[in-house]
Amino acid sequence: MLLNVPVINVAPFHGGDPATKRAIAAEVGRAIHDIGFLVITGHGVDPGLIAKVQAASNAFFDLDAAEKNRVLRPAPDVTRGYIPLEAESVGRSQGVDVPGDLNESLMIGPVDVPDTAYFHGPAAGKHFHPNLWPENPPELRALYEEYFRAMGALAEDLMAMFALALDLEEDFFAAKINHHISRLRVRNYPAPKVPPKPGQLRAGAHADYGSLTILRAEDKPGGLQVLNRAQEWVDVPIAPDSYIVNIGELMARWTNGQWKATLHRVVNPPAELVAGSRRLSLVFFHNPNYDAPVAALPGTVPEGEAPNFAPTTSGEHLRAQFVRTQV
Ligand SMILES: O=C(O)CCC(=O)C(=O)O
Ligand SMILES: [Fe+2]
Repeated sequence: MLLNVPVINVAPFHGGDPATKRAIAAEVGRAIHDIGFLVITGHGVDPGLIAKVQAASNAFFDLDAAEKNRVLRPAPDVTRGYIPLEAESVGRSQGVDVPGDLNESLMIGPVDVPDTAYFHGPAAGKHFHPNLWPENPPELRALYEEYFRAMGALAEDLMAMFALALDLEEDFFAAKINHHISRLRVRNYPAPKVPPKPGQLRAGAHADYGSLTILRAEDKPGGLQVLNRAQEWVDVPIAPDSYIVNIGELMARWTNGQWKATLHRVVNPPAELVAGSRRLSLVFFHNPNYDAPVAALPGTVPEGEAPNFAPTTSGEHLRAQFVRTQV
């Protein structure tokens, strides 16, 4: 049983022969099964693009509050726009009353959305709500759009690895994620100016909601921790040019609970390291097509037993989660 988050080079999966692909998928599956998290290298995302997205994001968060508030999130169930410091508390999803998280964020949803009924009719709900773009910095929009596409492509690879790890056909998920309702949320954790309130964290303990999360984090004091199966909080390693990958509650439900969505949190920097502790995270939450059925996958329900969860859809599952974390 893995008690720490492993680092896995997934480069050989690309164009690999079936045995190579299965071997990598098995390693990925083991990490997800044991601890719900892994760190991947060899992901194929252009490091130059990542650096530009980070720079544009820092420029946005450096703007005055008044300017950032021009793209304020319009409503709790519209996952677009700017969310100020302490305006949300992800720890509340666990039913505990904790103060607002010490991060501010900017969030977008799908890009390149066709002008058809599937995307804009009543069944689509708010999953394809238009994005809210800040005027500054001017390059942010094109960079975020390109990055969103890159994350969608990487998520396809990861879902193919998941499929093989679950003994399904490699393309099992392909037609269920080709209109994914994912979100890119860029979080800025400022260097704290005052001590945190009792129980207040950079991000409270929570599990993610969706199929998988792809996180580009920075190696700064006050980072990400994961609760392992021994109930210990362990730091997630940051390898050069890597992504942190984890699953959310939708994938746990899809696997009938065989895979678990692990609790994680972002802790405060120690007082003596506050000066260099500003931290930026690019967080991509992947969710399948809103109409993708989410019922126990083949092979996940033991003979003679009933599934652990009622069937749902990706869209309904996500909608039900959004309003739980508002302060
Ligand atoms: O910033 C991080 O390291 C993690 C953020 C996170 O867990 C989330 O946005 O769900
Ligand atoms: Fe998270």
